[in-house]
Amino acid sequence: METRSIPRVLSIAGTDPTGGAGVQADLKSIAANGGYGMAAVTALVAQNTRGVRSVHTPPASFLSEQLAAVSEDVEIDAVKIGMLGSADIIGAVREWLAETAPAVVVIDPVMVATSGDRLLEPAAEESLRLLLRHAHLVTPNLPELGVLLNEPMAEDWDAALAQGRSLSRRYGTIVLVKGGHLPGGDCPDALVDVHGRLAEDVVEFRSSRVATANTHGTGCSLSSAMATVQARTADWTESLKQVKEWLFGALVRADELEVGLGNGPIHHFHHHTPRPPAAFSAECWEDIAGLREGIFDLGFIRELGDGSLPESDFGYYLAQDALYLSGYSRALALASSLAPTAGEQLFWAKGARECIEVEAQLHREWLSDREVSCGLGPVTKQYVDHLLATGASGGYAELVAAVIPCYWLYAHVGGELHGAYRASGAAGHPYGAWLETYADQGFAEATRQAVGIMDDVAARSTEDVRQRMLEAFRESSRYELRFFDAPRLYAGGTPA
Ligand SMILES: Nc1ncnc2c1ncn2[C@@H]1O[C@H](COP(=O)(O)OP(=O)(O)OP(=O)(O)O)[C@@H](O)[C@H]1O
Ligand SMILES: Cc1ncc(CO)c(N)n1
Repeated sequence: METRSIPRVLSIAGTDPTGGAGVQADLKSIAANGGYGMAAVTALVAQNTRGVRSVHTPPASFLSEQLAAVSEDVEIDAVKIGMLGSADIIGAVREWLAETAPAVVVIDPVMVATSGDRLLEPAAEESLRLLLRHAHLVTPNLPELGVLLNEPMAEDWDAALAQGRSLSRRYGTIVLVKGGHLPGGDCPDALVDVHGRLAEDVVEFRSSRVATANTHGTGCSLSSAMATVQARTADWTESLKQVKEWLFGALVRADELEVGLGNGPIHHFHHHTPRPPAAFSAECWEDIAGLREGIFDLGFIRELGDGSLPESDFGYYLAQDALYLSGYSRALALASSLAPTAGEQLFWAKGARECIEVEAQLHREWLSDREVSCGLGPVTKQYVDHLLATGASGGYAELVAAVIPCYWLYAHVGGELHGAYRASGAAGHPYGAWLETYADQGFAEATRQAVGIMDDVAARSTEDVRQRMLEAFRESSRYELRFFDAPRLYAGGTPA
């Protein structure tokens, strides 16, 4: 397939006067992904972020005139097809597709809006199925996938992938199965093709689920972005990888737009507008949503919270924490030595000093009368090695991002455990005194400052460096989880 650096992409879809879905979203999405956007309107929809009021459909012959006007003049590199509404309109699109045979055809089989309103006449469902034969990629959400197959909606990801295979087999197309409608901390998406055009039958990409109500038009935006990037790369897997990253950013920053009273639009041009001060930390925090859930699912955290944690596990954790703090103090001292301003230099130096004080206090108050092995455990060693290596090879920005999860996740987990402990009445809890220490206001304030420094550093860094910061942050967060899980694996003295 020929590729083109600025693809000319035609959207055939309905309208949304609030600009979040339909043709308006498609044009933004195409431009945001580097294409030249065009649009032929299938239906005029009186809708906003709260729902659809009415639909006006011009005669199908008029859509044919719009399509002919474009294709008789402009070379079209990719087509995205969205809301069609009726069988007549579908017929007009089918005829035009058969005649023009565009190189990239993505069909988003729109049936129901995010608000729940119908956007396709039930009588037109069969015509829509027939249209799928003209598509290279179909992007149904889970309810639409079920309807297209005449089956109930898939209730989990495996069932959704199985339906994706069926649809791919039945209509000869590649299917993008979207997990946006599933419960859980992840938003998985997968390209599914049973005809061998991908490296594997199922190519999956996961992102964490962004905590936002502003998801109006994600499906429209995703499909038009896929059409655009595919015309540039001729590689569906690469396209989904790029598009998913862009879409994640658009969701993370959707709340900045403040459009509408209902489910607002996503921020298509997030990468072209200055980041607000806390945007980077918000992105990091969203990125580790799954890890955060994973921490609260750990036996260690549940048992520490309800008091059923074996004493030997608690002792192992404390002893490793003391060893960790000694290494962490060195990482903070390194941050201090690399810091570009006196304020940041002082902040990290103070943190480095406090770690050593807390370590001494752990030994004095908690470890002096406990029988615990004091060898450096494997997770403790790897975590500290990761911090020091990041500082040595990556530089200040990455080191700052790497040291933040220790502050932030500890304050977060501690706050949750402490809150639950207080709420339970707390009498006779074996680790009550320990949980009380979590409520330290000074530590919460230091965490806010540390996160603020990370945001400042991110704001003055290039996108490349920010990406490496995010990776360092993610890696440290993984170690935080493994640190809490280490007593289960190693407290019995099992070698690494
Ligand atoms: N909260 C979220 N966080 C991260 N990704 C999301 C979120 N919601 C949806 N997505 C992603 O957005 C894309 C669209 O997914 P979804 O399954 O919601 O489609 P849709 O129902 O067609 O969208 P629409 O809201 O336009 O009707 C998918 O890539 C999905 O993974
Ligand atoms: C025009 C149009 N197409 C698609 C959707 C689905 O979000 C919508 N709400 N409006």
